[in-house]
Amino acid sequence: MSEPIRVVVTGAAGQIAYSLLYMIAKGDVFGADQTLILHLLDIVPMAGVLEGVVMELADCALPLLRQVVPTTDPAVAFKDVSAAFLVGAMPRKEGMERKDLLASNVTIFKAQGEALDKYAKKDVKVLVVGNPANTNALVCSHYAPSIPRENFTAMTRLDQNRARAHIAVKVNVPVDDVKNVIIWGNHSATQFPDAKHATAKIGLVEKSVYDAINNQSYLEEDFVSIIQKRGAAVIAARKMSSAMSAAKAASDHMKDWWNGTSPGNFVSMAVVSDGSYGVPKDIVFSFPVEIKNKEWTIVQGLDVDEFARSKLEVTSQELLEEKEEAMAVCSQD
Ligand SMILES: NC(=O)c1ccc[n+]([C@@H]2O[C@H](COP(=O)([O-])OP(=O)(O)OC[C@H]3O[C@@H](n4cnc5c(N)ncnc54)[C@H](O)[C@@H]3O)[C@@H](O)[C@H]2O)c1
Ligand SMILES: O=C(O)CC[C@H](O)C(=O)O
Repeated sequence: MSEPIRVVVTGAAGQIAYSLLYMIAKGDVFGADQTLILHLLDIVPMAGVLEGVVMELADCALPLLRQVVPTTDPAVAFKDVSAAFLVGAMPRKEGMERKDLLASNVTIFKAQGEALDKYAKKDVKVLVVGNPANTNALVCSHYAPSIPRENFTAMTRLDQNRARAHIAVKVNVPVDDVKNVIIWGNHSATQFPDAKHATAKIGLVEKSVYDAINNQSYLEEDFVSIIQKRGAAVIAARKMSSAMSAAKAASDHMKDWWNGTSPGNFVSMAVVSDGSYGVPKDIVFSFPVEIKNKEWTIVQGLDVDEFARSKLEVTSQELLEEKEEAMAVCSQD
């Protein structure tokens, strides 16, 4: 067993954290040999609920979990952490526009960026889940200048998982036999779920998903729209936003960041754009990435046709607008 690492989960009294904490604490993310000290951050009115979560974690009797630190103080929460799951933020309710969240949530990520900058390890891996996730990650990185920008990511893994599961049903194979579906852009209804480079193992043969489905208009219209609107469909059905699947996606994202991707497989992560594929620089944009030695690199050289290019432009434009609005809110804060 290695020395324990410190991992913080914010919004620890909320619904995503309720599933995520268990996944982390039992070793799904950092491995079966990695002991953990979990820092749980929430706001003062939730301190009582947080105590209940601490009791339940203890009652799980998990061997890797060496200590739990519940707190409402960011200075305690972010102290010496190696990984940060930034979940705590207001979720969208039915009838609310995603943009309504921006003004209230970005200031949380400004404050947490400042706290990470002061207290976290300089190689901390930060995953932003709270919406608007891409722009919150950008804000967080902006206010943590002593931590490399590469260490700030936002979650589009839930969209990737949704897209992969959808295609697996369509071609009638287990989900594990579908790979390399890409989510480009924002974790919002402008995202571009792209199956052009995806393959599925059908029988014993690895086939292009486009060839297997053989219905271009389906893949460019219905599929794209279903994945773009899946979060809203869950809200309409549950009257609350996705939680179990969001926690699983957060666990998948950090697990791959920590352990790497296998050869020939890529995953989607929203990262600070370096201008790849003509995407504007300095927005947090979801790209296909490969990961080695805890460092991601954007997969280069994929064919982006005119249709895909137009989709990338729409989601880039939304992110540029969000960035402008977020920076204006933060400068008044
Ligand atoms: N990126 C994605 O794929 C994805 C998927 C699902 C949900 N989300 C987003 O994740 C966020 C959390 O969702 P949820 O369902 O867990 O919400 P929730 O309301 O159940 O929990 C949020 C928790 O965050 C806490 N919180 C609020 N401000 C905080 C702060 N400053 N510091 C620490 N904690 C704070 C709240 O008190 C609450 O306990 C929402 O913004 C939601 O839209 C993102
Ligand atoms: O607010 C939304 O549109 C959806 C919430 C969440 O981000 C999801 O994708 O399930």
